[in-house]
Amino acid sequence: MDLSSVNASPVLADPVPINQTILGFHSSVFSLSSGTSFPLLIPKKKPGKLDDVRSNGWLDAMQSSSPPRKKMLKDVGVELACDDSDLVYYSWMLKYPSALKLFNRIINRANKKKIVIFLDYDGTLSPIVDDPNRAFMSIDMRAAVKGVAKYFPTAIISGRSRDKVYELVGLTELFYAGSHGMDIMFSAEDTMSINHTDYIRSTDKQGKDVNLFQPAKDFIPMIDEVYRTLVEVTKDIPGAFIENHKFCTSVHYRNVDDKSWPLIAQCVHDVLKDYPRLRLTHGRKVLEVRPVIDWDKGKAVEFLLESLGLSNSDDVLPIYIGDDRTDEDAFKVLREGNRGYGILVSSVPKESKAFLSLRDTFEVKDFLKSLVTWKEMSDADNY
Ligand SMILES: O=P(O)(O)OC[C@H]1O[C@H](O[C@H]2O[C@H](CO)[C@@H](O)[C@H](O)[C@H]2O)[C@H](O)[C@@H](O)[C@@H]1O
Repeated sequence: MDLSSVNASPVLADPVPINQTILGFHSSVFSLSSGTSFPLLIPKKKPGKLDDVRSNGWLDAMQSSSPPRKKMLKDVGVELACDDSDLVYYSWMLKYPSALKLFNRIINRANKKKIVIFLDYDGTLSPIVDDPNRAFMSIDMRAAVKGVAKYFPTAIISGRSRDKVYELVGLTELFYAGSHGMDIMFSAEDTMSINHTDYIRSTDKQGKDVNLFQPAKDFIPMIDEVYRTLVEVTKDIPGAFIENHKFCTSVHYRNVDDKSWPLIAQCVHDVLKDYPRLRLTHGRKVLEVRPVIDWDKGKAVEFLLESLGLSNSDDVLPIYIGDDRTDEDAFKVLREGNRGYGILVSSVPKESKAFLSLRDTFEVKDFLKSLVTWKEMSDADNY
């Protein structure tokens, strides 16, 4: 990785002069509520007419974030009988073979290389559930992750806040990147002395010296303001749930009646209209609001490899496992750099930049356990 690109600020040009806005909102559109230490700014405007979100493709993207099976099949151009879903899945696997089936090929390629593991959280380590606060990993999965971390550098890269994903995983031996890689923490002793100006020295919950990399730290007040505005404008939509991840915020519509999807999309659209420095990405029944900066999970993978002195592609085999659209940025980095393996977790056929696939979190756990067994056996052979 070219370190000059790491040192350069990932913040893209600001298209709107800052003096025209209050933290991104035009000053003319607010009423200030009293009684809070940080004024809650609520747009006076009425919600739009739902035309915006139809014409800008948000609604299509929301529907395809969990598409009906027939639509899935059409997307990948499979012409088999639509009710024969297994057959269709196996045809899709010709393009994205199972990482379990190709396990021997993976470890042959790993021969003498240092394996580095990158893991997404939701849908990869924990199954997708209705309540984001109850997305727990199984005891077996935690043991499998702990096992790989014993032998290989292992990082979790999640859309959730770093604190939240640490709370859910609960393992101290990992590296954590929260907010889609916009909040990276690792211990000071693990960091190579690279010429990076943006580290913040801090201490973790155990009082250990750590380095933090937070390329979107200037956006914290803006994200907090947008989070509170989104809570306010969606409060009458049953099932809507907003999460604040510090550097980005999520608008969940999994539990919202699909008749109200246009309404929730329009509410988010109306808020974001006044924040040109924020953008929207789509996840699994979630709208993700994040800063317009040139940073994503792919950049976080490159940054972690570089910071840990593991960017030499001849000696290192990165493996990234993830299930969501935001993981595609990481798959792309590995594919384009002809490095390691991107592994997509999916039980339905979908296009991806990954090379391999696993069907669900159970297969992820089996794959991680296989890596541990292989490592222990090869260490025993070399003893
Ligand atoms: O990058 P990730 O770790 O995969 O985080 C992406 C989003 O994950 C969570 O939402 C998803 O999982 C929830 C629990 O299973 C599910 O209810 C929701 O529909 C999914 O989108 C998390 O709550 C989001 O904030 C993350 O952006």
